[in-house]
Amino acid sequence: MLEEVKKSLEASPIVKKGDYNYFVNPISDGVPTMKPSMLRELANVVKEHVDMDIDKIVAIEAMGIHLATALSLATDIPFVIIRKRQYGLEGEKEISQKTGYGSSKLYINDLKEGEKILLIDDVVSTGGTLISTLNALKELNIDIKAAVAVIEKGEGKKLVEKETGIPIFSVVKLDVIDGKVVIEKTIED
Ligand SMILES: O=P(O)(O)OC[C@H]1O[C@H](OP(=O)(O)OP(=O)(O)O)[C@H](O)[C@@H]1O
Ligand code: HPA
Repeated sequence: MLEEVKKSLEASPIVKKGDYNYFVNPISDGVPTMKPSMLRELANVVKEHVDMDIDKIVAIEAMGIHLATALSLATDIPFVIIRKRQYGLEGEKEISQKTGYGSSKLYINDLKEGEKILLIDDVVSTGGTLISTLNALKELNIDIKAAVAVIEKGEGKKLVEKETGIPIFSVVKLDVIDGKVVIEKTIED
């Protein structure tokens, strides 16, 4: 299990975004091409390890979307996307998101107070995205049953947990060392 995921991550090209070492992988970028077997395996790992007694899966645009779709098809649980586009719908909540290489706005729609959710994204790195998103969901009184970042890069996950009080489930922990992805551990180790 997870052999395909590990191999794919270790083969990731690294590109510079300013000083930031950005790995490029099908899970986090859809580039190079994603194999259905790998996507299915990730959905199954999440389904097996995380409490799926939830009303909705919530994805963060863009690279949470394919993961939420796969998980939705594997569980029959509906999903909604926190978009980078503003709709101006009633109840829409704006979030400011900051990563290690950029910033943008995100918009929460169609989540109700007390709704039980699982939040999913591809990567937690500095933790900026998850901290602002989870805190905004808490302000809306959403019942966050689980938060998933499939890939944990560096030490940002601990910061998210400290700042939000919400445990983050990740499948693979990695870092970029000397221009290469090094896998530190997986959920199976
Ligand atoms: O922990 P952080 O440092 O915040 O990094 C993680 C975030 O960075 C990426 O998003 P990005 O804004 O690049 O958008 P994308 O999903 O559209 O590629 C990734 O999809 C996470 O949302
Ligand atoms: O290095 C990265 N690669 C892909 N997605 C990311 N999101 C945050 N950091 C990264």
